[in-house]
Amino acid sequence: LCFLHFRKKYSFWRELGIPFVPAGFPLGNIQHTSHQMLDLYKELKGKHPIGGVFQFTEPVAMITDPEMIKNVLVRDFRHFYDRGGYADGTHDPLSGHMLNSESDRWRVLRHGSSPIFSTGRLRAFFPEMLRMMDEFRAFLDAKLASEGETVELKGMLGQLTTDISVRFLLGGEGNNLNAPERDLYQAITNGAFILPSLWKQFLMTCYRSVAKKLRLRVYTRELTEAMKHLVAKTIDDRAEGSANACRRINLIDQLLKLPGFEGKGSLTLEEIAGQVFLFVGAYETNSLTTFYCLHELAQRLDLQQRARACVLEALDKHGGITYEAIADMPYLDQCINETLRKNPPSINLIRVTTEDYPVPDSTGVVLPKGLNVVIPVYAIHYDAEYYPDPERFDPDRFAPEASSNRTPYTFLPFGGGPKNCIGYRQGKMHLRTMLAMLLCSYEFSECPKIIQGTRSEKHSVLKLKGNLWLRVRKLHRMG
Ligand code: HEM
Repeated sequence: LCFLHFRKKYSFWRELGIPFVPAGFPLGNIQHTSHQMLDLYKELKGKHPIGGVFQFTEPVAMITDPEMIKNVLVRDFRHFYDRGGYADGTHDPLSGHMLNSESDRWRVLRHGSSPIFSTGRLRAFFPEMLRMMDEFRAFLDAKLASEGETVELKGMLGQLTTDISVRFLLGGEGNNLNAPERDLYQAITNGAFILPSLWKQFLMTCYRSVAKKLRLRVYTRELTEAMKHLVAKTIDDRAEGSANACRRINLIDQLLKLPGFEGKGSLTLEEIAGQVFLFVGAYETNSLTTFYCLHELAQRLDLQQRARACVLEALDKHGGITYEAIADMPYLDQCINETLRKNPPSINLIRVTTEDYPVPDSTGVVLPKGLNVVIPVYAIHYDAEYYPDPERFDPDRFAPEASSNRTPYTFLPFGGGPKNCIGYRQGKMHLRTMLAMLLCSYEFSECPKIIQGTRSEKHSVLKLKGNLWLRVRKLHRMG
């Protein structure tokens, strides 16, 4: 019976008449490695807008055609409303965050968190961001003076972005470069987007009800308790009269205003902890992108000089580092985009069909409700049809004319449609500020000690194992 059951599952795509890559029991052919996704994409592209693959024994529709990507993300969004992530808010509260939330729950959380990223709030935070960057430069100067020019940058940038996230999202005042809570934030960034063990993934993907009965968890009890403690402490600190109160509206204030689910008056401490966990964890993407960009520019000093000249020109035009100057650095933006093309933190976008979906322009193919859908972002970013010589770092691919000539929906680092990255604008603004202030104070070059970090296989988004070093030379400060 088992044999027949799995044979039936693996014949799904054949029966639907969609080209597919055959898979073996029990792993299927999707794993979370970028190169594997690239191989599957190359095998399926051009045969049909959709190709069939398998995650373990579950069929997954891989979208290979940009027009079809637009349909999934935007035009027919109501058919692809969810991501189908595994969540068990009762026994594993951190898993109930927005990325895994479905239907109305997602809508309420998304709508409720959006004001945090308003233009007014980004502007109001800008002077604080500049202060933090000044502290960071002083920290880096001291390190250069005491330890020499070869610097392990990954860890330092990670601490900086965690610091920014805590201040921006929670209104905290600490300096994470030296803070006592450093271990907690380290645990959050390590724990965010972690993949459970293979057998748990198998049950969570293919036999959800069994996984729920077994009360399988993705996140440890210790991390859950630490997150709850952090949220409770932030709420207490903000209680009227508290000496530590910080008056800037923060993510927790916003979440406390939301109506609760399942008849409760407001969100529970666990539910708020889950959201805070996701938001703080998502911040690491900023430090990795900053590092990658500096790493690419360290190998091409001519491009680095051009990026620095663009920063200095904007500072000159706007009378120093202002919000307007940061928004007016086109070549720096091109460098950021090219970095995100080569290193998209999310190698795939995930959706699930929430209703039967008749595939447009196909001969009666209907994707059934509940089918997993993957958009292979990394593979598309390395498709030579859209990005010739894809391994080359070339920011001019994002010059205005080149961008407008490119096929739409082939650059997707922040996802797309109503479920795109909620931190998109703020992420971009913080990336520009960090890079602009670093480039006008330091020159970055390669050093023999550099270890090209390998991608962590334990996480579903880009995380690197190992230390990452660059040579940093202090310049006469220009901004
Ligand atoms: C370089 C920076 C970043 C990149 C490349 C990035 C990328 C992404 C991607 C690809 C998605 C999935 C979108 C989709 O499914 O269509 C996403 C979702 C999300 N991101 Fe980001 N992100 C970044 C920074 C941030 C930051 C700084 C935050 C928080 C402050 C954040 C919070 C979120 C949240 C909460 C979601 C879920 C949105 C939803 O379900 O509605 N991201 N991000």
